[in-house]
Amino acid sequence: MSAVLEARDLVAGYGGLTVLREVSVSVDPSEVVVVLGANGAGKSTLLSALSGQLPLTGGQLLVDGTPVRNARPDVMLAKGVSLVPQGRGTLTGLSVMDNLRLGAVTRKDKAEVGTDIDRWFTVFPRLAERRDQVAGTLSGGEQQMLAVARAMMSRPRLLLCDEISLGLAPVVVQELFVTLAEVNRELGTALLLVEQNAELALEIASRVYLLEVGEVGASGSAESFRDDNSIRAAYLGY
Ligand SMILES: Nc1ncnc2c1ncn2[C@@H]1O[C@H](COP(=O)(O)OP(=O)(O)OP(=O)(O)O)[C@@H](O)[C@H]1O
Repeated sequence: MSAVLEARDLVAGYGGLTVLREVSVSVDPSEVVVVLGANGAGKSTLLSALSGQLPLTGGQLLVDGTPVRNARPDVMLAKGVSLVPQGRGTLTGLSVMDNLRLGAVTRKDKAEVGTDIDRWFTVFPRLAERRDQVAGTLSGGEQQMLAVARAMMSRPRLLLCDEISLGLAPVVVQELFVTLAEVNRELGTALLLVEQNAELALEIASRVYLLEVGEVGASGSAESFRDDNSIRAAYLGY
């Protein structure tokens, strides 16, 4: 079985600054993987590179075992890799409905777009009540729900989530993680989570990569990371 997405020896950065140094990670179909790392380790940069937002200066991306040429965001989206970027990926000037419709823009099965919008309104009733409201006036939690639903409207096989709990109340974070676990279980969507709330992420993840200054310092099962005293002290705070 090929990974939905595999990164081999990725090198990427900004101008003259190399952030990712030969990073290799993979996510299997329906797998939940979490990337941990200190501030500035390169976690967001990794998700940008995996979603085609940041050009690679070395290495390769493979989808279903096949190398991706020209990994631009639209290409990666069409291949089933969708990003929920840090800081809420919504178009703030557009309504909730229009954000969701635009999330489906790459899909060929347009007939089912309405059904999917209804599904996400069932998952997030607060969005249904605000369907005509401009996204920029939603609360932080509502915007994050919209960002997840919008990214899911492309029916991705892999959802990349960059710090979706940032700035949200614990109860909203809990709700979002329950939803992500359901999405994974019921739709089979694989998840790659970059998350400050490591404890919650480890609850739903089966595997972990630890990024250290742009390199994979360690990897293993979520269980082994939870049982590791130094990891617990550094990332789980107990
Ligand atoms: N657009 C950019 N231009 C230049 N340098 C950048 C840019 N974005 C990030 N960096 C730098 O790249 C390095 C990695 O940043 P990145 O945001 O990927 O880390 P992170 O692990 O996600 O950190 P955090 O947990 O603090 O969000 C940092 O040193 C950062 O200053």
